[in-house]
Amino acid sequence: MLWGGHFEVRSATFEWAGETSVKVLVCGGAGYIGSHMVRALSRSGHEAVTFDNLVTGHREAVGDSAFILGDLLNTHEIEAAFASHGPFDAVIHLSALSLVGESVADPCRYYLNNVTGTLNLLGTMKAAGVTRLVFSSTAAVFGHPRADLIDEDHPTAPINPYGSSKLMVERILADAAVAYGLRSVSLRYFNAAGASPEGDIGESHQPETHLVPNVLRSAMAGDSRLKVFGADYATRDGTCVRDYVHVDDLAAAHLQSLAFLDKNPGAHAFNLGNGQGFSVLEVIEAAQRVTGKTIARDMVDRRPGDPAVLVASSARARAQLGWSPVYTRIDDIIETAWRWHTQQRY
Ligand SMILES: NC(=O)c1ccc[n+]([C@@H]2O[C@H](COP(=O)([O-])OP(=O)(O)OC[C@H]3O[C@@H](n4cnc5c(N)ncnc54)[C@H](O)[C@@H]3O)[C@@H](O)[C@H]2O)c1
Ligand SMILES: O=c1ccn([C@@H]2O[C@H](COP(=O)(O)OP(=O)(O)O[C@H]3O[C@H](CO)[C@@H](O)[C@H](O)[C@H]3O)[C@@H](O)[C@H]2O)c(=O)[nH]1
Repeated sequence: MLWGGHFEVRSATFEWAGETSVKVLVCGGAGYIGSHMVRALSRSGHEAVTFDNLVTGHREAVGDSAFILGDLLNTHEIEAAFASHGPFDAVIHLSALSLVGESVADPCRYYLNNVTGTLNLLGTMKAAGVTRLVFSSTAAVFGHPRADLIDEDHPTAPINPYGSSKLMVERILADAAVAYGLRSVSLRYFNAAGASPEGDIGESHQPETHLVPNVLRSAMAGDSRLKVFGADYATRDGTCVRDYVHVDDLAAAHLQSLAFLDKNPGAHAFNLGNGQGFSVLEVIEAAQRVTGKTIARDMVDRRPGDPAVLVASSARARAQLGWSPVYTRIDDIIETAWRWHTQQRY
């Protein structure tokens, strides 16, 4: 892999907001957030090519859109994707292993997949002269919050290997901006939730660890009781508070980030959330309103590594990207997820 010198800029500017259609490689496009990203790109008139090893993703989630089965850990597979489906105008990189507990149990697997995989991607981008990248980062880069609202100036101090692997990539992107002229935006999502309003794509993980799908499974099945992890936190009802942001709002932020990169060199980071926190019990209440069903739950011990409260300040994303979430009510977010769960296809 060639690492010396600057990226060769393949095309000088893209008019993202205008008529021009661009071609984007979406790594991790078969995953939960990635599949909504692929749809958002094609609905905005752009061309998406998914690259995914399906370790947690689903081939069905990208439908008729171009799909390449490949692993970022196999450099020749990512190079072959650039050769066969390029040239690309930009890359959106959502591929990762992302379970906190698993990352604590097997950190090297996480660093290998999330950091080495990204280095392989960056090397291939550089060789191909692709200079724009939007990277999926996470609120987990902050660790235990020291403020009610977490903005981009909040110290980064991850408390698990998953968060560390994402912060490492952010630092690599900052260095790559200086050394090679790579333009990047790291989007630190808070809690992604919801599904496409059509209900045909949505969240499907095995095992499922996220709150909203687990709450809705309990609503559906009746036989699976939700475990509420901890009722003794220093919050209004004792359960953890999170900032839930709709997956389509996240996808929109990526499109705006690509436009932003057209005018802004360097490496940038933005926090993405609704700026409003909901406790686990409040999410359960909202789900009961939306589904009309009683959600059976058991209060159990805290899950290791869970901070009590995580709520974003997205003021910078609003000001600099022009991003403003469409879904601001938790009931509306859960309603879209419920539509998916009642007709889940994969
Ligand atoms: N879901 C959330 O609430 C949340 C919050 C913050 C950040 N994130 C980040 O957003 C991204 C997407 O999350 P998600 O919930 O959609 O996860 P997901 O597991 O559904 O999607 C990740 C996709 O990446 C693919 N992948 C993983 N390793 C790969 C590799 N080496 N080569 C090729 N493909 C690979 C998987 O098969 C999967 O399709 C991840 O990077 C995650 O860390 C998610
Ligand atoms: O069955 C469940 C699942 C979750 N929870 C609780 O619900 C809250 C939310 O949990 P979850 O949906 O698993 O999300 P987080 O652990 O907050 O992590 C998500 O949000 C983070 C950013 O805020 C990202 O870094 C992670 O990648 C993403 O998985 C936490 O308090 C959990 O303890 C339960 O009580 N029962």
